[in-house]
Amino acid sequence: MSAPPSGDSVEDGRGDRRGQEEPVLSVRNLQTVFRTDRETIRAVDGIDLDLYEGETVGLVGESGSGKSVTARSIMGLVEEPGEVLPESSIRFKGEEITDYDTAQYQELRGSGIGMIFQDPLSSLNPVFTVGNQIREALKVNRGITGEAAREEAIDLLEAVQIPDAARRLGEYPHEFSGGMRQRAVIAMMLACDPEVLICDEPTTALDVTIQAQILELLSDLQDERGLSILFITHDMGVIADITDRVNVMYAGEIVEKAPTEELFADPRHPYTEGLLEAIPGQHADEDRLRTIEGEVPTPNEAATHCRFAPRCPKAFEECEAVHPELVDVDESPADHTAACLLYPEGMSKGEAVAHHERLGEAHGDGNSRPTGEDVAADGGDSR
Ligand SMILES: Nc1ncnc2c1ncn2[C@@H]1O[C@H](COP(=O)(O)OP(=O)(O)OP(=O)(O)O)[C@@H](O)[C@H]1O
Ligand code: NI
Repeated sequence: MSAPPSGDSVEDGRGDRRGQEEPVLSVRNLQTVFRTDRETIRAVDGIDLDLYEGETVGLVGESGSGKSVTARSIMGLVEEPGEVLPESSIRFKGEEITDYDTAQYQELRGSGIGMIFQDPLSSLNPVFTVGNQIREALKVNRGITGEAAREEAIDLLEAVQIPDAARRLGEYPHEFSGGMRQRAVIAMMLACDPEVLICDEPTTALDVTIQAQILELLSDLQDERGLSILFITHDMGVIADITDRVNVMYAGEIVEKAPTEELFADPRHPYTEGLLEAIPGQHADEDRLRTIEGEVPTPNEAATHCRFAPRCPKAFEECEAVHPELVDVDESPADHTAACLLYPEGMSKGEAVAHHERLGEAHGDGNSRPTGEDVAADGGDSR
């Protein structure tokens, strides 16, 4: 969760983990669809993600790109008419979880993977006190009851820096401010002692100062507890502040992956370039916020082309006809990939297009996509 300017993601050896260490969370070819009478929406269309112990990985993209569906797929929270397709693989500490039943998912959410949403009230019950809810989480997930639970609950509120913890345990969620509510949710999540934390826009509804405090808190907790964090946001500024690596998502696909510092210094996908251009304050001389024109399309058919092409300032004819695969952007470094026909750099346009076509055929593009092993073998995930 270290800030990129003082970043230690490469120097401390995190950049060399590929092949040496198993990710705590590993997603391969995740496909989550919503079937309606009229169409099948491929909300998540074959993505790969790795999260290693103690790191913060960002998932960023505009509204509707599929970030929350990705999180809900991992947590086993996709509801009708949604479905995680059977080709998908999600492994937590090496174990496949996509075939878990309801009870197994409940246990996973109660101990292995915690999740924080944008609206803290969705995680809190209005009719019970905050202390009551934390004690319940301690009882159900860790078997702690009575005075021990009360003491642990106080410790947890103190850990999330809620002042006057003993007294506030007796208050109801509506008596907490927005920022304090999100802290209470974090405390409740910590009661489950998770290894992975998925944060879906946890600070979007908060004002800037409170947002910074919550991000700081998450960073501290990560250091203290060795948490691995998947952080979802549409805010590139937040990504810069807290992530070690970034995945950029567009219309159900991941279009660029890189260490955070590198992504900001040298973005390669035109979509990422557009997102960075749109950060407020990038263009002090302009009084209007730059955004990428147009909207994220609903991915309701197989990707046989680049879904960003209609909005892309660099699009050329083939972009409408060939599906770009994630490829290394250049020879070095190996952990920066983009799904764009402009890459790999060093190939002519024609060579690059042919390269993507070949990879697409190998992946059986358009219908089934690769299995985890295939993806790992050709560097589908960028570590
Ligand atoms: N219950 C549903 N039924 C049908 N389609 C859905 C459903 N939930 C999500 N989708 C589809 O999945 C797409 C991705 O949604 P998702 O919530 O993951 O986007 P997001 O990236 O989290 O956006 P935001 O930044 O607005 O939260 C939506 O545009 C929609 O087409
Ligand atoms: Ni979302």
